[in-house]
Amino acid sequence: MLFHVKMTVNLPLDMDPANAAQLKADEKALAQRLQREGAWRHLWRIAGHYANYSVFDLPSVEALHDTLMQLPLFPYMDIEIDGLCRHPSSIHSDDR
Ligand SMILES: O=C(O)C[C@H]1C=CC(=O)O1
Repeated sequence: MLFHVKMTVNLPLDMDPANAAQLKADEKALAQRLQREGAWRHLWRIAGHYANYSVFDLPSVEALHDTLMQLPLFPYMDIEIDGLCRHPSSIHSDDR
């Protein structure tokens, strides 16, 4: 199943910079592992915002929920999710 996910990060302004840097490094490591595994298909910065548009490929809504909850920055994110399905006018036969 494909999911379009918008993540907006809101780190507290008074967060210890070393703590913030560690969270971002841990987040990057997990994000890159999930991309290599094929679960995190797309990761795009939204220009001008500390936010991203992502596409996840996971077997269920529960798997998406569990994956998002593992993200180190999850406690500081606002997350919006839309489920995706094939558009009848799409010229692509697979889900890419
Ligand atoms: O920077 C972000 O958009 C938040 C998050 C998503 C991947 C990552 O490395 O950090």
